[in-house]
Amino acid sequence: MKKIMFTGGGSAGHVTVNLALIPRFQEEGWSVDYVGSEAGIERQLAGSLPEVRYHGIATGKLRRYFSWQNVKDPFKVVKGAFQAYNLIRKEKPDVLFSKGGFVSVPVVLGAWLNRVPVLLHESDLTPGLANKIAIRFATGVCTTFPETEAHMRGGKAHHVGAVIREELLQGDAARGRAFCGFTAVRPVLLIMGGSLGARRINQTVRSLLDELTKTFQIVHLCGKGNVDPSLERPGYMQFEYVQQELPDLVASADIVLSRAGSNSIFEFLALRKPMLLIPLSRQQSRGDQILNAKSFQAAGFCEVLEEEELTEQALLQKLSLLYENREQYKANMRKSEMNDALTAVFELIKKTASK
Ligand SMILES: CC(=O)N[C@H]1[C@@H](OP(=O)(O)OP(=O)(O)OC[C@H]2O[C@@H](n3ccc(=O)[nH]c3=O)[C@H](O)[C@@H]2O)O[C@H](CO)[C@@H](O)[C@@H]1O
Repeated sequence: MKKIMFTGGGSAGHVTVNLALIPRFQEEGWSVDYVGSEAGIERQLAGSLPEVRYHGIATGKLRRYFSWQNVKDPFKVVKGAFQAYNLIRKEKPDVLFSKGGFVSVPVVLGAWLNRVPVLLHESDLTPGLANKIAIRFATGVCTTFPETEAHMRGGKAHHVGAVIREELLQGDAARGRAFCGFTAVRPVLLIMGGSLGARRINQTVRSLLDELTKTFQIVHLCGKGNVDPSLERPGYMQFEYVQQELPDLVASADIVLSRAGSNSIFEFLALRKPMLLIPLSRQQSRGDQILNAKSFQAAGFCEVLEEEELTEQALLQKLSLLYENREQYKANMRKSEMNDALTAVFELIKKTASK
């Protein structure tokens, strides 16, 4: 029996592509292992899948601020590296597919030391730190944005496009509205602050609720611990995070307000949803979302509002501009070809396994 090992985690964005690929391999009779952190979101998302053997390892985290954890973390990373090495030596998978995130680096290294071929995947326009380190141990990197190739060393990039989970294309708008109890004819605004929520966006939207609910019915995916019951009212539904319902909720949206995480924005593109993007700022990240958003803006797919310019007034103005011009955005999105990236990555992984 052929065996594939997946790794990737830290946020849903580093798990989504793996989730789309796992059923494909299972249908062809491969056994599937997943290596992630002991308690991260990947354990919840991938560890609960049928017939996936989940292995938790010790991990550290790269923080852009001071914390005593920064002193302890290097030891955890070394421990995780030993765990990953021993696990791969024991399991001997035919291939490792790595979606990035901090947990993936020791796993990639463990595979390389055990002579297991490694294929990486990069969702963002510029590679994250984990993939920048891992690339020297990998045979190739699947990229989502065409621009990414220029940032990759040694001709290892394979531009495949965006991998979209098949179930996202099966959403039903009426079911989505019914799930939220929306009975008015007002358009639906979906707000998604990335898989982890977005405090600034949540605050600004909430201070405008009276105004916004006159025009829209709002579904707000606000991130863990961010639901505020005191704000409950007809036409405003809040969820921390949704899984099975997401396809219906996206289908029901007329326009979207979102962070600019790569998976999210390509999902909205695939479903032709006009979007206003508020990318994570350079203070909070390496600026990858700003580049993602600018690339979409240049193609005419979205409006962009940088976090430094985020005020109540600017948000209202951009949202009404987006809604007025929604047909133009949809027309621009219809011109973009979405190839079957899921199959392209699936075939590349099998090719890598036979090396
Ligand atoms: C803070 C942070 O590090 N953000 C990064 C992270 O974002 P983040 O984890 O937010 O990633 P993405 O926006 O790429 O993906 C989020 C995924 O979660 C799903 N989803 C979201 C909300 C929900 O309620 N249910 C649900 O299923 C979305 O459909 C999507 O598939 O990874 C992205 C891809 O590398 C990067 O571009 C982001 O910069």
